[in-house]
Amino acid sequence: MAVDDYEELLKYYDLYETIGAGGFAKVKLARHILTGEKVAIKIMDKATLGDDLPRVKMEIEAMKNLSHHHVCHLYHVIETANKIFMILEYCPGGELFDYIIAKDRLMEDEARVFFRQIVSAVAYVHSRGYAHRDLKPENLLIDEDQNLKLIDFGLCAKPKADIWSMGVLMYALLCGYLPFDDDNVMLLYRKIMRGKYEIPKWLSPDTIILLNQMLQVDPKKRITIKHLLNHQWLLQGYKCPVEWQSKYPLGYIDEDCITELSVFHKQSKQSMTNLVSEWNYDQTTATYLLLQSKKAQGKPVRLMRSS
Ligand SMILES: O=C(Nc1ccc2c(c1)CNCC2)c1ccc(F)cc1
Repeated sequence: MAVDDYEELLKYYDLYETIGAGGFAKVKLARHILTGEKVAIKIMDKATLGDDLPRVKMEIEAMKNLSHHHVCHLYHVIETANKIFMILEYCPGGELFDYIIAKDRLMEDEARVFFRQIVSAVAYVHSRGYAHRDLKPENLLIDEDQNLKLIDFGLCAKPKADIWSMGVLMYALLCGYLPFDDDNVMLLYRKIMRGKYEIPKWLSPDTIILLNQMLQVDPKKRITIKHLLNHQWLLQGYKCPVEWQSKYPLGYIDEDCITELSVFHKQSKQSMTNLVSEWNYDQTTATYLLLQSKKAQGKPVRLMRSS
């Protein structure tokens, strides 16, 4: 009998169309039945993953340790004989990459809103002891409130190597193309190591200073994330440094969500709290986190009663 890899998934989610297809993953839109919330399900085939399987395991472990309003949330992981399913936060605005292309390039004020969110996410990820190491416009998604969510922690590791990438990101936001580019990889590498890049006429003096501080070839000369948080360029029009602490820290248990779960499952609040606090990234974790997301969106903290 053919093992049905989707059996477990379809108990909890209604699957809709494919909304993204990356290197070794397909992303489908879905709805979590109990909360009614939309989610994105990243589907990977273990056979085709091959040597990339450790990357996926690394991404899953990293995302279990990250809970931040500018980092895409992982709700649930289902592994079957042939598949790995990662149930993730839904980001209908698509990739920042497409957003920049559509607008050709962003004005400084709009770029600053996005870049403050990127610095917030990266400062948080570093505070948790991780470096993303693959920061690019394709890995920053836009949610329904035009906020950025960082995805794809497949290359993340312990050392810190993200500041230079943020310089490239900021250049891409403001120019609509990359500071270092070449079809020939060796020539590209030489350009990067030389560290010289074109300064278009529309960039302000403050912008040029900040780009220069992030794109320093020598890592020792590069600005640190700590100094980025209250850098003059990021403060313009804001007067307050970038806030990087999470709005809902890991392990936080919301009383209203526990109450709804305990009523629904006819369990005591204490046993429900104990079960959620195991953070198994199973159906219980997904239902709890999606209830918490509903509350944060001002929606009722209610589960669907079978009519
Ligand atoms: O939500 C995601 N993508 C998404 C959702 C909806 C739409 C798009 C992407 C792009 N076209 C418009 C509709 C998404 C979320 C997490 C992830 F890792 C990968 C993709």
